[in-house]
Amino acid sequence: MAAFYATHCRSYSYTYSSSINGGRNQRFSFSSSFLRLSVPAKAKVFLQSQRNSYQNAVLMQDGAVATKATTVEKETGLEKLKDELLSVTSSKEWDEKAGFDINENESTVSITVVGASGDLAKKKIFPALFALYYEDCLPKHFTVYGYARSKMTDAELRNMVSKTLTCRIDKRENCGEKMEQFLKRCFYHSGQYDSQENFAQLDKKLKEHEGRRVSNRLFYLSIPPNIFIEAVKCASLSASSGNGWTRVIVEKPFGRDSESSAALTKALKQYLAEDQIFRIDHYLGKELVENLSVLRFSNLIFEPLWSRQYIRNVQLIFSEDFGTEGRGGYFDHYGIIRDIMQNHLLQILALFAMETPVSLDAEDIRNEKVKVLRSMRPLQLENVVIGQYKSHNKGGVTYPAYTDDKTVPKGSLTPTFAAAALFIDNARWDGVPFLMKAGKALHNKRAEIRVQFRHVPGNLYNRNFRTDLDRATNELVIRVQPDEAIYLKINNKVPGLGMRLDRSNLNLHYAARYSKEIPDAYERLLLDAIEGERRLFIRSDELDAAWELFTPVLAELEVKKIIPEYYPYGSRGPVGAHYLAARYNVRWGDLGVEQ
Ligand SMILES: NC(=O)C1=CN([C@@H]2O[C@H](COP(=O)(O)OP(=O)(O)OC[C@H]3O[C@@H](n4cnc5c(N)ncnc54)[C@H](OP(=O)(O)O)[C@@H]3O)[C@@H](O)[C@H]2O)C=CC1
Ligand SMILES: O=C1O[C@H](COP(=O)(O)O)[C@@H](O)[C@H](O)[C@H]1O
Repeated sequence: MAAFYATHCRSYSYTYSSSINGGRNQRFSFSSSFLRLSVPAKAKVFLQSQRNSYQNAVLMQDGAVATKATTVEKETGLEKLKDELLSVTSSKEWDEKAGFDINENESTVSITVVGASGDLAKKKIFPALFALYYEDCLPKHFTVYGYARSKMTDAELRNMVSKTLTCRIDKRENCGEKMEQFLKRCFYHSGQYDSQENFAQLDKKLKEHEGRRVSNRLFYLSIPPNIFIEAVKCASLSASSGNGWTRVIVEKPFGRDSESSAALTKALKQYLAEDQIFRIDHYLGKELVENLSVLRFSNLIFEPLWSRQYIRNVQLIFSEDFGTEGRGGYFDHYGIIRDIMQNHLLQILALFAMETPVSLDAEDIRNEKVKVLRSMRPLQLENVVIGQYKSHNKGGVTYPAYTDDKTVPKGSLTPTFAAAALFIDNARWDGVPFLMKAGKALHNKRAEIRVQFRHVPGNLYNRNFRTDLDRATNELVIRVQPDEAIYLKINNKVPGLGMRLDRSNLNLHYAARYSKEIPDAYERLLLDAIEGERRLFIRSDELDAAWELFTPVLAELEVKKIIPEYYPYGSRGPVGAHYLAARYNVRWGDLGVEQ
């Protein structure tokens, strides 16, 4: 039986079915995150699959929908629920059983952007919400609320938001009209982040919009980390949904080491269950990172090569051609290792290196990622190189040093560049260096994964490559941004009567292949959070494992006051990165003229 659960613009079509008879002729079908249960009373019930439980039962009968906020333990509670459902004959009866005072069998989603006056909200969150609205991906009934301390009216918020909505679809049909419609659904409430009273006022306003529908609420915490807990406490105690789900998206940083991260998790869990917490890592929402598993697990040619037998090294490279401009105060407390490596690059590494998951279910994927992280050696000081950008004069323009930023303490040793060699001590990856490189104020803006394959044994064409055999090995490049592409470097013969070899790219260049724009990572992630899809969010055990790898070296760098290697703004970064790579017989793939 094909289980199929469609919400708005997406459908879940990867399914697995199994029949459980139990003498009652019931059938269970599992989709990627929903359990569908058909009961003889012609009703269909969808249960949202969590790690150890099912939640939020949705009963569909004769086109009617009712939701029951419920938690059923997977191991023990299903039988009880089955008995309850068997006796349900109508959705009205379901409502009564669930204790709802709803007169419309519809639900609504209220999205509250906490910290609505801030940089991230303006730059990413509101534009992403608009793009989802434009694409008809938001539910029929939704409201967007901005919440922050700044005093603003609804009209002022709309005006602020409207300035950011040029985004990727500004040239499309009816864009202006759609913007107007979207803005009409945006509201603002001014309040303190630590005031239950202010959140209770928000709750009242949300209820006015929600009416008597089932209310689902999403809070996006787009605020500095020192106020996360207070805001979560107030939102949870004073503005949680009474009859639907309540979810909270939390932005990084999730602490600055194992201890502070564990404390944050513990504090969050005082007010929220783990499945209500959506820890965002926006790199997981990038198109080519999403495509990584498809590339690997749906193409026969890659998976057999995906191991120490054929792969010499893997490189994860992030570079930005601008400094910390405006964010120095935040950045100085964290540095590039915490800002980029411990989260974005490590998440990509885990996806790259994991074993085949049992299914595409969020928990199955996250289980495999955790296994990779737990198989890794904590990073050693000798395997790290750090750098910091210094002022540079080019073409009459003076580019500032990191410490020229007024929000950065004079003499700061915080790294703005780092290179690291990491190792996964499992059967698949034993001995393969995973090199990471991340830096600000470098010569270009780029994020990519480079997979360098081994030499061809007994290569008949050795002679043709002369001494530089490394250049002749295959390399697979997954360019996450900009100008998304996947290309494989191969050797081929130059056409003609002679035997001269050349290097060429088999190239999947997204802009050439697809005319449709690539959605921003925040669009995907927001939609996932609304739909309860957790695959691209970080589970707490993943986070713990990630911190364990970096905490010792971060402490050592700080205690020993290791001085970073200074590199000019706009350069390729410290030369130490090359020595580190050379120690493992690796050459960074992003250096040559031909890349
Ligand atoms: N900006 C970015 O590109 C990225 C940001 N992040 C993370 O997202 C979150 C939000 O980032 P961003 O928008 O840049 O943050 P901002 O510094 O812009 O802060 C957001 C809002 O929080 C309020 N605020 C700021 N400082 C304080 C304070 N000390 N005490 C109380 N309230 C304060 C302000 O609103 P008001 O005064 O109106 O209350 C501000 O508009 C942070 O956790 C950040 O680390 C993650 C990735 C990228
Ligand atoms: O999380 C962060 O990411 C941005 C880079 O994101 P991108 O999507 O523009 O590549 C980085 O600038 C910032 O320092 C960091 O906190």
